[in-house]
Amino acid sequence: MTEAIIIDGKEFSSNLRNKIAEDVKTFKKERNVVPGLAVVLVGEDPASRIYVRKKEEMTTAVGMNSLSYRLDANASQQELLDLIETLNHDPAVHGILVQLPLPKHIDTPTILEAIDPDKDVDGFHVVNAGRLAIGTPSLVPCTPAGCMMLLEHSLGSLKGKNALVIGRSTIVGRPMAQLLLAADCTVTVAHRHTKNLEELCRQADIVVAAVGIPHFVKASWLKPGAVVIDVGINRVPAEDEAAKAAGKTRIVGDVDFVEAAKVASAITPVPGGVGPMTIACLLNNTVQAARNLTSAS
Ligand SMILES: Nc1nc2c(c(=O)[nH]1)N[C@@H](CN(C=O)c1ccc(C(=O)N[C@@H](CCC(=O)O)C(=O)O)cc1)CN2
Ligand SMILES: [Mg+2]
Repeated sequence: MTEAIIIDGKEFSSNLRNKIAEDVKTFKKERNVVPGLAVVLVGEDPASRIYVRKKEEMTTAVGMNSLSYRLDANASQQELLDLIETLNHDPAVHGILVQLPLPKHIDTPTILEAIDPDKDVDGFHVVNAGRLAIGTPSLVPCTPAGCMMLLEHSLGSLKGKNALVIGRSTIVGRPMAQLLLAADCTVTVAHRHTKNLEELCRQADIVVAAVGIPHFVKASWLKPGAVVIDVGINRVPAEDEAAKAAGKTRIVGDVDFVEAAKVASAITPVPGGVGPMTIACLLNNTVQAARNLTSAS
């Protein structure tokens, strides 16, 4: 039995960031403008703090300006809306990112809709979701955009492939399905009420798992030779007994990776697969937004 190719998202994203750094240099030379990304964090969620710090470091590393905004966990929705309004009108800001999840007292859709769609580098605004749905994408959500790059790298053309997306979130599942459709796949979206999931999985040439349940997708569900993209980032107790007793955790995906790698032709690991692509695609979107915003002037 041949083992699957492990799709190295760390290496791919590092190469992409090098290319973005070149794009930023060219952009600066041509337009005399430095792209700026504003990153907003509300509260102290430990994982969010890490992601936000990485985003800021990588923004600077590719030669763009990073603008950091931290609001207290008790900040009001209006304070956040006021900040977004200021950033929407700031010509030095080409991309605005509000880290999710937000504290419960803040209505996430209201916040996302307040961001200028042309600066919405997360691609979550309804205008950008609509553009993607009608096949004229502008700023595309970062995680699905990264998944597409990894898939195209593995398979070349995706035309005519049967693709199964497990999960229908607005951040991953839905935009992922739209991107696969745009790439001429036959797309099925499964969710918690789907009855014949295993059967659907066995027909899929491409499986994208974004359910948030550790090791949910089993090797026995996969069609031999399928390409498996694991979007899950699930924190579970460490394997080592001493580490577990000390309360240590590790990250696993939504796919039973070890067994699935014996059936798939290519598979993303967790960590080191899709995750690193998210931030690289955010930087890519920021350069894109800066290009769009400065092209008319
Ligand atoms: N406004 C947004 N909020 C959130 C997004 C998003 O795209 N926009 N996505 C996630 C979190 N996220 C970025 O924000 C993100 C998640 C994971 C990774 C990553 O590199 N993961 C590593 C493992 C990291 C670890 O050890 O914890 C990997 O998979 O290798 C990057 C970014 C929710 N919020
Ligand atoms: Mg909320």
